[in-house]
Amino acid sequence: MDTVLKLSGVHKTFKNKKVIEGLNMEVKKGEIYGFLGENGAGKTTTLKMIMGLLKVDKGNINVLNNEMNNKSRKIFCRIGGIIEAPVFYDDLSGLMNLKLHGNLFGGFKEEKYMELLELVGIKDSAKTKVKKYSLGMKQRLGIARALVNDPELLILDEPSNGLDPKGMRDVREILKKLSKEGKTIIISSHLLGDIEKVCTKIGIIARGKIVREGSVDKLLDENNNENLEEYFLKLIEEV
Ligand SMILES: Nc1ncnc2c1ncn2[C@@H]1O[C@H](COP(=O)(O)OP(=O)(O)OP(=O)(O)O)[C@@H](O)[C@H]1O
Repeated sequence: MDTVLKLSGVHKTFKNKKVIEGLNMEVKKGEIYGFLGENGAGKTTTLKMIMGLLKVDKGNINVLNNEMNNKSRKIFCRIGGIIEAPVFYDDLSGLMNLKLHGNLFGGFKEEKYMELLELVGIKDSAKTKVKKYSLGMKQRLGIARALVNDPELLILDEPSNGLDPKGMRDVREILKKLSKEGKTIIISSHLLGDIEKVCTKIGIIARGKIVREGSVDKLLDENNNENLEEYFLKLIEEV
């Protein structure tokens, strides 16, 4: 399997606070990678560095066979994502928000935006102003927006935030479909039951490093754990 993302010895410090200290991570094509860690462990910081939103202090990030540095702007067109809560133009419709984002990539036919809204289950509210959307609808719109440029690598920071159980299941089905189509997905979440149901691989970050990485089945089997939550809580106590 091709490697889509590789982080090698990545470091990031904010003022005097070392947040990421020699982080290594590898994600292969078509994987749905669950990125787990306690509050403040450095998940968002890492995802921002992968998306080119934050500079790496030391180490390398290779995305789709490109080294992430100041010269790698073209690579941003091949990545999509939601970092923290998605922000929209509230007085514009969901469809118009997608169009505005699509214009960054040269614009697409309206049909494409409508297909994305249908995929995430909010097609009927395409022309409704975003200020009338619920949190879950905004989250769905965020996923649609992240898919506008048909990215090969999709990065979702807490995508199930605000979703009800049906919404969470819908998102899982969408992610499985996208992964079957060959997209590679990284999800950070605290909803371990959700992660266990959808991810093919997980990486756990603690003390600025990945302390465990592997398939969910393998990690659970090796350690005789019932579920990911039990495994995660034990591991966090140990490290
Ligand atoms: N711009 C910044 N300046 C200073 N410190 C920051 C900055 N961004 C993040 N941090 C600190 O870096 C650490 C990691 O934050 P980060 O948001 O990456 O964690 P996280 O794993 O995503 O947490 P959560 O699960 O709560 O979202 C935290 O201690 C945070 O306070």
